[in-house]
Amino acid sequence: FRRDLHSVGIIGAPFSKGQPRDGVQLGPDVIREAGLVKKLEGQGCVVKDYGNLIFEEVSNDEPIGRTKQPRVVGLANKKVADAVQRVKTDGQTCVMLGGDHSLAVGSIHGHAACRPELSVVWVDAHADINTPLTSPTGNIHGQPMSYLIHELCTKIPVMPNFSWIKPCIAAKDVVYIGLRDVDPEEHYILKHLGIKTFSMTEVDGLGIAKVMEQMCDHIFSKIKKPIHLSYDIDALDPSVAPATGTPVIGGLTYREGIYITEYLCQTGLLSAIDVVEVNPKQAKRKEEVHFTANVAVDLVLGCFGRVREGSHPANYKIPEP
Ligand SMILES: O=C(O)[C@H]1NCCC[C@H]1CCC[B-](O)(O)O
Ligand SMILES: [Mn+2]
Ligand SMILES: [Mn+2]
Ligand SMILES: [Mn+2]
Repeated sequence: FRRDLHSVGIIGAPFSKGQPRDGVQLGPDVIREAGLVKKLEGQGCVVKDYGNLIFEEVSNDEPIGRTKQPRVVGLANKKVADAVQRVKTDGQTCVMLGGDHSLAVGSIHGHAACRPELSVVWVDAHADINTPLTSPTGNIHGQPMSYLIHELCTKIPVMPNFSWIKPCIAAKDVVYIGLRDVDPEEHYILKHLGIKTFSMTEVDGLGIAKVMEQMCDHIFSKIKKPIHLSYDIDALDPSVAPATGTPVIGGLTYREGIYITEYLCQTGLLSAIDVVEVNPKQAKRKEEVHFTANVAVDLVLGCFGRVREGSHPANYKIPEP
């Protein structure tokens, strides 16, 4: 039983303006209510919960072209970037609880500021790699990767409150798992940049174990870099994570979702994790909210050493009469 002491810093990011559905700002607190901190401590982690970031409103945040809420999203991500950087500077593995997936801009940017050589594992039904000019909806939660990848920087227009963002990830260091709803423009970008993807077709064809092996071969092809895991809860099948804003059938099973976290944990390279898009208001019943929140907690526990075979304290002895 490896009781390698994980030191965890939790940041709550109650933010929803990267997309139109109310409720995702409640994600951090419903995940906490499902017992995240206690359960992490129960498996030997040292946890510091930095609480929820406070995001100020921005009035008259009119769309720029089709891009919606640019100013408040840019401002929020600067806060997230600073907070993640602080947690990494404190030497902890960072867990950012969303909130919508636009928050990955700040999370990855802040992480890269401390760890310039990062690999990004994006677990999601969606690629979230539209540029502001390709996005069909203008919702920034469908665009975060476009602001971060070096090879796309010439395709990004100047936007207010986005000038602080410097591309910090190379396309070769990105890998996707769970794709099943990708815009044509995104598909072109993925192919054009040669980004490694494991869509649900590959998950079905290879099985999750082979996907994880091949994924690691790809991102560790040269040197072993710290991993940023950005986990959109909608990567999981809606039967497993119903309380989310853009559900797509045919998703990852609970077992596959957990296997991904167990596998990445044992690499010892997990450096920051996002868990985003839990939206309690998108559930039909209260039970669905608790179910989704509990699954989100289990994903984080898997990232920090929980394994399904169980575990025991190193010094355990069977009691004698
Ligand atoms: O760019 C978009 O708005 C759309 N593109 C195709 C998938 C659905 C949606 C983006 C969903 C963002 B996500 O992954 O954070 O839920
Ligand atoms: Mn997403
Ligand atoms: Mn998604
Ligand atoms: Mn979403």
